Amino acid sequence: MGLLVEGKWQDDWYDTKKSAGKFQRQDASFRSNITPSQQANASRYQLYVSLACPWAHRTLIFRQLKSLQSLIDVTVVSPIMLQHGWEFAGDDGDKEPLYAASYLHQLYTKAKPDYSGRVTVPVLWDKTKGSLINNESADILRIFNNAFNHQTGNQLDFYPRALQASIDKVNEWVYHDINNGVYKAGFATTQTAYQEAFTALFKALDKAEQLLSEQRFLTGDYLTEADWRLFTTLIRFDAVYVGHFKCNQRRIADYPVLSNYLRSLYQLPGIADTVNWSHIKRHYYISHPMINPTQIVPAGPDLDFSASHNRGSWSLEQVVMKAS
Ligand SMILES: N[C@@H](CCC(=O)N[C@@H](CS)C(=O)NCC(=O)O)C(=O)O
Repeated sequence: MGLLVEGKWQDDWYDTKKSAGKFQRQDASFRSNITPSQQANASRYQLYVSLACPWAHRTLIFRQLKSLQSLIDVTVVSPIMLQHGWEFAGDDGDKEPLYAASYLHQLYTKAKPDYSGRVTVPVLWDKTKGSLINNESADILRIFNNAFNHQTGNQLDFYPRALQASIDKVNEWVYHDINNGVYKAGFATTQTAYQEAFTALFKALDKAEQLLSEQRFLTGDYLTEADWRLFTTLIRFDAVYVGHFKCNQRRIADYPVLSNYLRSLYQLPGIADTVNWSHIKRHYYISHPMINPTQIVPAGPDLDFSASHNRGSWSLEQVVMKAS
């Protein structure tokens, strides 16, 4: 794991010394937008993901939900991320198709030769300009949600105007306490920092359990981006975060409502195909030797997300608002 400093790669683990052992996530740096009014051609973009990464996973799910599979090509990095950061080819990662790059950091310096910062997935790349459009999954979801509707005819709206205020509100606590919360617990280097993240995480999971016992989705009757943002953390939780990140007060399997909800989302068409257990487990257990020095990947637990659930039967068209 490392980062770029003025365009030069340095192999450095996260520095938690200045923050009392707390893991502090850096903001993404490439934040350009693509809007419906640009009538952009989706085929011009390439999406780089790790199948292990919950943030990248959101974008793959939106590519699926928004019928962009045949328009936006995906390149999958190798699951194992060590001294060179994310790599292409090897350990069943794809070859980098545009520039035959070996490492993701080479794309960052191609886009910005003096870039300083972390080299993260997902990356949305403009093949025509040879530039990095956006490396913030939250933005890429919004781009996929509406920028290419004219090409796909897919009008499903996961961030509808009427629900934006409640989606933003849910995203706020889900992001800080759950999505990033598991990382704050797992990457903490003091007991106090770990305990703080752990307490907030399970309080937020209890809140989600309660909320979803009263309504079908996080913001009510409609399925929105807020649900998908929670999904990618929940799906990894029992296999990885409970053990590797020490988030072990309860498993998702111990939350009846959250487990049924998770299965109901997993079973929607195309979603199971976006979940790759081999990449997920190998990435975390092998890529963080300071947490798991033996790099042994646990064989369990047995999980079956295709088992039946009690959240009712509905199709996407019935529970997702349409863009007007
Ligand atoms: N804010 C970013 C975070 C992405 C992120 O942190 N991705 C992780 C993988 S799960 C990564 O690439 N980490 C490499 C690093 O921090 O050096 C987003 O949501 O897109």
